[in-house]
Amino acid sequence: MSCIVEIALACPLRQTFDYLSDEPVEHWQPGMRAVIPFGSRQLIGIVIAIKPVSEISTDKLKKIEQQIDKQSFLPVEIMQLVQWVSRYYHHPIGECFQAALPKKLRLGDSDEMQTETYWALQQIPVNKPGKKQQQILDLLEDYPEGLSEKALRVQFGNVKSSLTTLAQQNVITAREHVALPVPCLELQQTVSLNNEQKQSIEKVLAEKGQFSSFLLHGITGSGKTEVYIEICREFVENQQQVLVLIPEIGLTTQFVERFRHSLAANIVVINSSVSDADRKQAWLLARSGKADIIIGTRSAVFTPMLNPGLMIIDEEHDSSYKQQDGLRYHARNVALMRAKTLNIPIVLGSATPSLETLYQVKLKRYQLLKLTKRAGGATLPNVKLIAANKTADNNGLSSVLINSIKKHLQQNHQVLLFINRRGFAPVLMCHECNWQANCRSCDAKMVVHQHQNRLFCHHCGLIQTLPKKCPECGHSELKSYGVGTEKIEQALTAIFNDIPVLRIDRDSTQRVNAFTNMVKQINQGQAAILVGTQMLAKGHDFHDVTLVGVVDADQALFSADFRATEGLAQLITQVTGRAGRGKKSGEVLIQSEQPEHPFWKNLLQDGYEAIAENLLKERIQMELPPHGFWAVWRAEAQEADLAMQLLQQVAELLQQTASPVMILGPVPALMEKRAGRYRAQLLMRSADRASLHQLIDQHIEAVSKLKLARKGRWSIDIDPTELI
Ligand SMILES: Nc1ncnc2c1ncn2[C@@H]1O[C@H](COP(=O)(O)OP(=O)(O)OP(=O)(O)O)[C@@H](O)[C@H]1O
Ligand SMILES: [Zn+2]
Repeated sequence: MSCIVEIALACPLRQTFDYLSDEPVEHWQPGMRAVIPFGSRQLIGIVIAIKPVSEISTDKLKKIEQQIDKQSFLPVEIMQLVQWVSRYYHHPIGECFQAALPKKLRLGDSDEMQTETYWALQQIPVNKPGKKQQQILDLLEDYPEGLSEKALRVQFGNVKSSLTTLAQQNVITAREHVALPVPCLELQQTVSLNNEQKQSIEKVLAEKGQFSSFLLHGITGSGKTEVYIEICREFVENQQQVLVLIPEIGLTTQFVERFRHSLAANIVVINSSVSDADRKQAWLLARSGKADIIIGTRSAVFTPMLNPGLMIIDEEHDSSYKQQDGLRYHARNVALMRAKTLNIPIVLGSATPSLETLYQVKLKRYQLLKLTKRAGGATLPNVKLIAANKTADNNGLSSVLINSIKKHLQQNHQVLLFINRRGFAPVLMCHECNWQANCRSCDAKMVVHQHQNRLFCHHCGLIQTLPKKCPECGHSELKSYGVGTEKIEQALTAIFNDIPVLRIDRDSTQRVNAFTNMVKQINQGQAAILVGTQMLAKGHDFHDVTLVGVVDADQALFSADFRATEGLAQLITQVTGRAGRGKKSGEVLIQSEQPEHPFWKNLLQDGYEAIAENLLKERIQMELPPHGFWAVWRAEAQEADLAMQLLQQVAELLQQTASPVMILGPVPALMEKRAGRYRAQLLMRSADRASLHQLIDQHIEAVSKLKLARKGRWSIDIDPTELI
């Protein structure tokens, strides 16, 4: 008996599709994958439901070509989560599944786990084994389940011939076993935790087995990672899995290594540096319950777990948790929703919590855990503001800063200079006619990249060769203004020519392992100068950095984005937190052209918490997020004004319904033209969540049918983190 199967497909239509199947009803389950014809293409879809009848007459339905999974593939919990995400973010269901699955599984790969040969002891050797053989045997004694050849190779190098010999003598035997991550064979001793750390751990563990959300607010270097590790230990011992989310930057290696060296557990990693095959295996290990700890970036929030026990979100304020295109979800929010459904605790950790999270603490929805001291006896660095003058200074470096760098290097310490712009200089100008290098596709300037002898647009990626003379008047004196990491690198290399200068930004870390190798070099602890962007500012634990310099810190103070001050306060606090984390005390110098700006006094005297408190009050007064519930319709089009006209029509549609939701705009985006498209947005604000979603639901279908909607692109962004 055939049946009707409702399927979600990766296509921008906000609907599911019915197909006919020759398989009997009982062979199908929601969450399985199937190959189906769609137009002239073949697609892979996810089964949403099995139905006795379809609204479409049976002779019009197409047949499923192939059932990929014979058993359940996506657990019910993930099915429900993705469906919730689709409803909440008003995003097509098929595309939501796309976001939730690793690439190989999305493309129809089998969901069998990879296996490997594992070796285990069989009997005591009769002949005296060779040295390497003995080492292998000694190690295998500690692993009655066996170890994979890969794990043995990591430890002893080439082991093939030793294994063959031992196997021939029946001393060891081989068996196929699911490929688990290579265990760490040399676990570190645990540190003795301080009282604040202990209390935080106890409070979280007290809520085991039920939903409860925590903010672990610990100043930089206070030992939050250690707290996560000790909490994880308890869950792992109880055979419960932990999902740990981390931001999308080069942090992973250091963070994962600390977990690996502290816990005898199967730890898998899901992020963009992991190969597709390993990602799939990690996902399957998590689904099967064999992975104890899953560490991953944003999309890892969708990883299925057989025995979920806890979720952790490190650096919860980090903007990379929010996807800014396609399915615009916020991994922190999805994780919170998931923890609630699973009825498990969730810990959000940060030295600079987002205003959203602080607001929830204020409303007593999250328990606050505080770490107020640096761990291991380290102290917070001494922070000083120095007045900088662009024209007088040496390539953006004031003499105070240079002298201080000298002093720290002489003591064989490391110096970290933070500048939030990659490239050489942000402006190229003609002295004669005032021509400036602008991007032809964006309302933005081209940035000079001297290493590559090119101009880059950081918004659309446009690349041009660096002109030798002015394209406008032909004059040959083109000058660059402002500073970027390359210029600082150049200036420092000239001054300190015997000291290595490591530039760490997106350009210098493109090659695989480039970043990891630089981190290794830094950890060797020789005198060095590190020049870098945000990549360097967050989360790292470099023990030999004693001076942090912030160059050109002011830009954000004059931004029209209402979140700019919050972002700046977080960034400065994070970057200053990189100094003096080890035994040596630290110092921070911040160069500002606006040292009188009240922001600095507020941040440096009163600290992040005070500034966050003020900002939150301001936001509440001005009715800005996190106060109230927000959504933004965004539109863009090649034709000027089209995006504005489209959103005007959307506004008119929305206004047809009597609703408490406020409609604001449309207005052109702050950078109106980007990548050749003109952009605009329309804001919605509501005192309650339900009215907001209702209004969107009522009209989204009609919006997608607007004529103009087909000419341009549009999207809806729930809980936007970028307004204007
Ligand atoms: N109880 C402790 N005793 C001694 N050392 C500790 C203790 N707890 C943590 N540490 C060490 O202190 C350093 C800082 O800890 P960690 O990196 O966990 O801080 P953090 O709070 O995550 O910092 P950030 O937010 O700045 O990234 C690490 O080198 C860590 O090993
Ligand atoms: Zn551009």
